[in-house]
Amino acid sequence: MTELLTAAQMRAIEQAAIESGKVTGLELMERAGQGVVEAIFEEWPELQSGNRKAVVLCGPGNNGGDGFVVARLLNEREWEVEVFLYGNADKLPPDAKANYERWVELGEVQSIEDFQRPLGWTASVYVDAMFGTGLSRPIGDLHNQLWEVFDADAGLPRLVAVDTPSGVCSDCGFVLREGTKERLPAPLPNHVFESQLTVTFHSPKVGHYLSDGEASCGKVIVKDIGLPRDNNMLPKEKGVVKLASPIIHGKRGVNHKYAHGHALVLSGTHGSTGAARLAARGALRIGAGLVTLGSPRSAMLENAANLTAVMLKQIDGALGLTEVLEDMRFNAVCLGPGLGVRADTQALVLTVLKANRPTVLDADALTRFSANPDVLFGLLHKDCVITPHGGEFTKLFPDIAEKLAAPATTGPAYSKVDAAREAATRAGCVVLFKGPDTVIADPDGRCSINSAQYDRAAPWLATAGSGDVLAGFISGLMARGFPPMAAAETGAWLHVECARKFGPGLIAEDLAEQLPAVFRDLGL
Ligand SMILES: NC(=O)C1=CN([C@@H]2O[C@H](COP(=O)(O)OP(=O)(O)OC[C@H]3O[C@@H](n4cnc5c(N)ncnc54)[C@H](O)[C@@H]3O)[C@@H](O)[C@H]2O)[C@@H](O)CC1
Ligand SMILES: Nc1ncnc2c1ncn2[C@@H]1O[C@H](COP(=O)(O)OP(=O)(O)O)[C@@H](O)[C@H]1O
Ligand SMILES: [K+]
Repeated sequence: MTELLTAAQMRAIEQAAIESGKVTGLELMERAGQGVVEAIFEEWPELQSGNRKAVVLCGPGNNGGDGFVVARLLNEREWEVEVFLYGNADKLPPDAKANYERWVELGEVQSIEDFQRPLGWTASVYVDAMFGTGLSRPIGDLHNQLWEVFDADAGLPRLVAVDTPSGVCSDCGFVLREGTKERLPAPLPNHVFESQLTVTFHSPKVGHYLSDGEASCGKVIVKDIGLPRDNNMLPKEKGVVKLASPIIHGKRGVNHKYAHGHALVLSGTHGSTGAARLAARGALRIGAGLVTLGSPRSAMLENAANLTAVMLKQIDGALGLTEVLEDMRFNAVCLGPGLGVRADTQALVLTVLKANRPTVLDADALTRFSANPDVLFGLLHKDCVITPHGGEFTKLFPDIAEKLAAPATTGPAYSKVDAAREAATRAGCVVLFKGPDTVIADPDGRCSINSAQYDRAAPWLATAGSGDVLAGFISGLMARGFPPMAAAETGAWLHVECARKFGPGLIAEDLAEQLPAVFRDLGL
């Protein structure tokens, strides 16, 4: 499982390694520079021959230090290298200064102000080593200058970011900016300052996978620089964020259908039943032994006409639900998709939560509590998963959403990970905060990102009803006995795999139908 680090965690690992005497900062910087050069030639083997010219932009900290190493190593390969420095060489930190001094024996260092838009790209590769994990404030004018130079209109050059694209906060993935009311997306229209490759060290950083990280990074390559993989060195207050991966096994052991659980999905009223059926089919395909759709009387006919393997049971209101839940074989409940936001939705949610069953709440089951989220938080328990998209999240956690939407002016800035973690603590259950960068947080501190980005991009998931299927996946896994966090991570991961398996043209109905092929690929 891939661990994603914050700037503070990375610094702690680096410092502990240096203090242990096993490695020096200078050695780490040399390996970082070597890693960048290796990655460049691995990514673009054609650069082994042809135009051997590079431009390296160095900043005032150790990210700049990595840049001087890159310049020297390319020079050793007989490349012509132009180096530009942002800031004052006398103020460079010691390791960066040492590498600056090694470079000035080989070549010139010009001021960044002299780095202008070339007439056509004269170099084969441009290296952005201005700011990395130490970015603490917006880079303002410099950003504007670079955006002009690396304007998409000029055709994109091979631009390689060292550790992070400069200006992007490595914890939250947003570009730090001053004076804007909202966080702006990184690439403003017609002002694309977009790396093609980002080479980071030891582990990817959280910001590479959040918000605009993907748009700015292009592709992330991780290079080992010999740091120990010992998490005891990490600050203890927050756990490490991971990239979600599936924790799934086939149907093993006892083969009776009840051994794999019985999920109950509640349907909306007449005319609003499709969402719950999508969820129910998802729960069945993901392996729940049985799935029953609980339908109000008004929708029985409509549901019956559209169901086969999923069973149907009439459930009218909270009273009807209480009776049904006396059957303890219903070991996971999903409600929200298409349920409506009337008062009886609130009564159904409260009934389910009081029954203390593994429960997934989505869509209307969340929206219904916009005016009184504390009532919901008072009843949610550790066997629940809530799955808000951005709008639902804002309604339930308005203060947290406001912090996330506020301008990211100082680094490290408040991130979607921070928001999901805060929400999970408040709700007292697993929160799955949707998006291409879905963040899943457990109140016990565990947190993961299910990334539908880079080589897992799944833009076709942005289609009506796909969230309903996800709620069904998670409840089906909970019926199979998966704990809430594992069910949420695995469900979200499989959801993206299904979308990728189907590809363009995907609609919500297709998602669950890809599960057999995805399971086969996993060897289940
Ligand atoms: N942490 C590690 O283990 C390693 C770090 N290395 C490199 O070191 C980088 C981190 O170095 P630093 O902590 O020195 O930080 P950076 O080099 O990212 O930049 C921070 C420097 O810029 C200043 N600064 C921050 N925002 C600014 C702004 N908007 N305008 C002007 N100045 C600003 C800071 O005061 C500081 O001097 C990493 O990204 C990586 O590239 C590598 O050398 C290898 C190992
Ligand atoms: N651009 C995207 N790339 C990948 N996944 C996405 C994208 N947009 C949305 N999704 C995913 O699609 C699902 C949409 O859910 P939701 O917003 O609840 O839709 P609905 O209510 O129509 O079912 C979520 O799992 C979300 O993470
Ligand atoms: K950089």
